Amino acid sequence: MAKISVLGAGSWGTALAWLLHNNGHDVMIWSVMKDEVEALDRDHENKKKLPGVILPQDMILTSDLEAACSGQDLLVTAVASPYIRSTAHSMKPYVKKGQLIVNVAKGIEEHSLKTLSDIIEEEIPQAVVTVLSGPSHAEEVGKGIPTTIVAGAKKEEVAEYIQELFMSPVFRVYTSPDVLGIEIGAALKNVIALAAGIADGLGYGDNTKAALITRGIAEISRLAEAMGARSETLFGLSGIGDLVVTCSSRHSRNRKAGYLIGQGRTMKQAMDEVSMIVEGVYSAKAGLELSEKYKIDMPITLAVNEVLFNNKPAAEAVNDLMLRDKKMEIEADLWEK
Ligand SMILES: NC(=O)C1=CN([C@@H]2O[C@H](COP(=O)(O)OP(=O)(O)OC[C@H]3O[C@@H](n4cnc5c(N)ncnc54)[C@H](O)[C@@H]3O)[C@@H](O)[C@H]2O)C=CC1
Ligand SMILES: O=C(CO)COP(=O)(O)O
Repeated sequence: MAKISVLGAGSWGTALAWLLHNNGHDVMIWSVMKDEVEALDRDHENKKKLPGVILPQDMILTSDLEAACSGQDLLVTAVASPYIRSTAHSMKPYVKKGQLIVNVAKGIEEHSLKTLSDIIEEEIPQAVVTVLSGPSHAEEVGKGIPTTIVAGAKKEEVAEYIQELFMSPVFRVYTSPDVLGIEIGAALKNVIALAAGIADGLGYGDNTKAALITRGIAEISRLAEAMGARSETLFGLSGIGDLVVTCSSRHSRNRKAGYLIGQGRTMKQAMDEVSMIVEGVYSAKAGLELSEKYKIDMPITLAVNEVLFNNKPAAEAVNDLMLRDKKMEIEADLWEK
């Protein structure tokens, strides 16, 4: 049994706390939001964000960060990505040397273009930072529906320790040394999911969805490879796996926000209506900045940025994507001469 604190009490933090408790660990949940902690303490259920998943009566819920960070075997960062830096900054004084942290949030910081594990390492240099990501909606994990995910760490034994802590008969964890690839796939699939939602909202069909998924993973993997990640990672759980689930699931916040935009809502209206974090809105700008920095063509990411931030009508963005210059699907020169 390990002592684990989950930092962030949104739908994902709640589902992971439930899973880790079921695995026999001693789990505490921390949130900066006092009302969130009070509601969890009262109801032992996150009625707002993950109804139906009942937390044990003896689970400690706290807004005391020192209590949450001290003496634990593992800290799980599950706050929305825009708050990862401020949360890590606040954690620093309470984190011991060599403390293991697993980040489960998905995003890339605008302007600095840092991954979330880079940010945590920068803010808490004494910690050992790992990631856990893949196609894993909280609503399904919280019902014990079979799910697979990948634990990324620089050292194999560290990844194996994370695997051991989270693995259960319904939660299968793979290991990988490609932390960068895992994080790029996790963050940028949300941008493509917005596009898939927009296409659904416009009334387009399965052909369009398949095109966005296939060409979406092509542009994400081009970028990830240019940044030094392994292309296999983008064709794995934290790439195509997460992209498929996010583009097609009724649970997806990013797809739903895109759907509402496709139906004519503004970005702000869509985000308010979803009422949980829509990470793709934050990662879209970072994705575009990365594509410019590494000189990688990312037409879907560009189109999403134009719809979100430049008021381009969604139907016009799709039309422009369809009318781009003619291209080959693969670059290999295999033509018969
Ligand atoms: N919901 C899901 O199925 C999954 C979510 N994720 C990722 O996990 C992260 C969290 O997602 P959700 O739990 O769905 O989001 P959510 O919107 O349900 O909850 C976000 C949580 O962030 C915390 N938070 C909000 N403002 C904060 C602040 N100023 N400072 C510190 N903490 C603050 C709160 O505890 C809040 O409940 C995101 O990066 C998401 O992409 C990853 C896999 C699955
Ligand atoms: O990353 C997630 C599932 O793996 C959750 O994000 P969405 O809710 O946008 O799908």
